[in-house]
Amino acid sequence: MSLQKVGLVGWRGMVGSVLMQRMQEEKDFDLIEPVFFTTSQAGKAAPDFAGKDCGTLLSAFDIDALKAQDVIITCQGGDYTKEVYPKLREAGWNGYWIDAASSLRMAEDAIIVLDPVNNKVIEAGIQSGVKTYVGGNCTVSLMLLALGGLFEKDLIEWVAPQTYQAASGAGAQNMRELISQMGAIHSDVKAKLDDPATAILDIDRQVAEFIRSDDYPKEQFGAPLAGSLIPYIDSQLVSGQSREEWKAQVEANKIMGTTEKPVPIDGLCVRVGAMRCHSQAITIKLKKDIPVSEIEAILAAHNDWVKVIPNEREASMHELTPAKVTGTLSIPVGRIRKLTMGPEYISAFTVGDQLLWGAAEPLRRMLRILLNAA
Ligand SMILES: NC(=O)C1=CN([C@@H]2O[C@H](COP(=O)(O)OP(=O)(O)OC[C@H]3O[C@@H](n4cnc5c(N)ncnc54)[C@H](OP(=O)(O)O)[C@@H]3O)[C@@H](O)[C@H]2O)C=CC1
Ligand SMILES: N[C@@H](CC(=O)OP(=O)(O)O)C(=O)O
Repeated sequence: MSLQKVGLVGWRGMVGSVLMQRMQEEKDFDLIEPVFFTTSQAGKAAPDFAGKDCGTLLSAFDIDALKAQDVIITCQGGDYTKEVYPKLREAGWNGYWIDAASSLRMAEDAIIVLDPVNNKVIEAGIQSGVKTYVGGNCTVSLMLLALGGLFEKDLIEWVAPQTYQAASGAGAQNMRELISQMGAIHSDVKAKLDDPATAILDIDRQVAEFIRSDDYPKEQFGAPLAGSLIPYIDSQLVSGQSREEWKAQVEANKIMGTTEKPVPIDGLCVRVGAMRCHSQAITIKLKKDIPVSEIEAILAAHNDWVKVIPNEREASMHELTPAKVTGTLSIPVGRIRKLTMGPEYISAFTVGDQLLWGAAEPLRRMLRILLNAA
């Protein structure tokens, strides 16, 4: 079997652009015949990511054109997947579908891909003929990369992650709006800020009034983010969880292959004013009392991207932040210490780029796994 024709859908969106960049960096285009699709610009020239002429853009709704692909990677979104995927399968297409959207994640015949954690599940899936591979939710993938060592050794009784999620998770327009919010606050209060004699509480009052006013731009988020936060992500479920919170346990256990005896994973998901790095403050109940040094060694040994940051002020302030991690594949995990609740209770804090390991990178690596297996 040779896998050459790879259809790319959603390549110019935010996740897709990060995927293209990574594919260029890793020279993935040398190994494939890329075919670029679009939902809006069919007939225009295809992009030159591959360093070779890729002809024109094909319609991403053209089932016959899609059927000609050995692999399709889509970062176009859930609505596109819901519309096109069933038609393509019904039309008899038996190629590999690699998807960033959440729609197919919990489908029985789909595997959620995060190969540093579930390479065995993926390899077994390929052997048994699974053709649908979906990237996990960003917070889930980033948490599993950070805590992979403890999960792998079955040392975790339960996990409560409290997230600090970046604007990028809500989309490109939301990132723009966050910056606009920051700029608007500054512009509104600049005169007072520039005058060292202004009392800080006067500045604070004006900022608060502006954030609550109709002049503060919040069309995308629907509530203030810069100068505030939003303690709810995604839709409301009857369980009281937000959909983002629900994903943690179901997706993580599906990834790890532990759905029959799932590890409880639940906490609150919060949007904060970071650009594209999600952070998580995690409480872990271990199955037994293990020294912190041993926990650190187990975490550090799990994969090539996790980096244990010593639980020290300077290191935490500089190494364990969105500012440091953004645009990189690094997964720092720190603030590891025993909590006062008892020796089995530990804290951890982790940060990861939600567009790289949180979205594009697991898909790119899945393509490589398929190419290697072919
Ligand atoms: N944002 C995130 O953090 C994550 C997103 N995902 C999934 O990926 C999907 C895509 O997300 P995201 O990349 O943020 O979506 P974007 O809105 O950035 O891109 C989606 C599509 O919008 C179309 N588009 C229209 N105008 C523009 C423009 N000016 N610039 C770029 N694209 C444009 C493109 O399709 P076309 O070329 O066909 O017109 C593009 O593929 C999500 O729906 C979600 O399912 C998954 C994990 C994380
Ligand atoms: N919901 C995530 C981003 C995302 O796209 O998640 P999912 O791939 O599970 O739909 C966030 O807002 O940060």
